[in-house]
Amino acid sequence: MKAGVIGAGAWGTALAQLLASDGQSVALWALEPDVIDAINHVHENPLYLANIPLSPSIRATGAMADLGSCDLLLVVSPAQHLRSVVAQAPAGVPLVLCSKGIEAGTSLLMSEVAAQAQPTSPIAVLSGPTFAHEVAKGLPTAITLACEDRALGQRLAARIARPSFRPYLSDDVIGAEIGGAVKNVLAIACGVAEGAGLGLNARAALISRGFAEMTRFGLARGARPETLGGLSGLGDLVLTCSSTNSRNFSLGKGLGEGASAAALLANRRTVAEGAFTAPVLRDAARAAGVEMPVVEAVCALLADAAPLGAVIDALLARPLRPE
Ligand SMILES: NC(=O)C1=CN([C@@H]2O[C@H](COP(=O)(O)OP(=O)(O)OC[C@H]3O[C@@H](n4cnc5c(N)ncnc54)[C@H](O)[C@@H]3O)[C@@H](O)[C@H]2O)C=CC1
Ligand SMILES: O=C(CO)COP(=O)(O)O
Repeated sequence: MKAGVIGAGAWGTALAQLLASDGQSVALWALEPDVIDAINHVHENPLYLANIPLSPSIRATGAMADLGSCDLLLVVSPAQHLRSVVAQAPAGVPLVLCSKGIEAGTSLLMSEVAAQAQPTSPIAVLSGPTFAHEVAKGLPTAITLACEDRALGQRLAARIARPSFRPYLSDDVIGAEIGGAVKNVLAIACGVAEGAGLGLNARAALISRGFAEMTRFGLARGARPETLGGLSGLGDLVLTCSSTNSRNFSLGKGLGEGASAAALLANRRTVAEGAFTAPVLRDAARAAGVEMPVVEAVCALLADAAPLGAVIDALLARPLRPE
């Protein structure tokens, strides 16, 4: 059977390459005609995953109908476009959601959006510490595969696992999604600390206090603590908060160096999901009575609503409290 991947950005292309690494056919739906052309004729995706030779068994297409013969579909569009692409996908085929974010306007997680857009399709979530370039090069990677249907989860894990790519099964779909969505916002905060020269102590503080925020929010939404402390939560938080390979960290670094959010976000081709998730997450947390001061600080900077120094001072001046 053939696997399908919806979305040919960096992560969708890397996942197509992973699935094709044993020679199986992969259908890859892409939005841009020049991406389709480059993948099919030059076996490269210079727009989103430059300098990675792609397997000739990946066939790119702009027609969703070409995914009709696939027995699983990996959905890898940006979170804010997931609803529209899933609505166009063939119905009834298991959907493995790989996007990280919360939908603006509805505050829904990706599994909730997909369930509305394709009510007959079984759903799983694939999320963890996975820079696309490293997976595309076959470097060792572990990831959470969350699915409420244990038997389906096991079948999907067997389809997706490769010698250097290890899915760990979970049935906590919400927990896996919350980790991936929240860590992107926290990575912006760590980038700010880097750009503003606040030091490594500040980064470690942001990672651990940010993880406390992720845990408070996750538990309020029904996530399990062990999921938040696993690959899709703490694992991805540590990866994304440590490297300019992260688009979210890089965005934060620019903010920390004094650039305006508007200037940094203008004309971006690649997606920094944390910028879209942050205000939705802040509003959802406020509505649930969950305190997320680091997320609030990131929102203030993204809205260009307060000077950097004032945002940092406000975080440091919060009342002392038990850990
Ligand atoms: N890049 C990475 O290392 C990883 C990314 N992810 C997640 O995967 C998702 C996709 O990210 P990337 O592949 O990195 O994207 P990217 O930033 O490399 O590329 C942007 C993508 O957005 C698509 N796009 C733009 N406008 C669109 C529209 N109107 N409708 C549908 N698609 C549209 C483009 O076709 C392209 O596929 C995100 O949620 C991201 O958080 C998850 C794990 C790793
Ligand atoms: O999610 C990622 C790694 O797990 C990629 O992070 P960025 O989107 O910040 O580049």
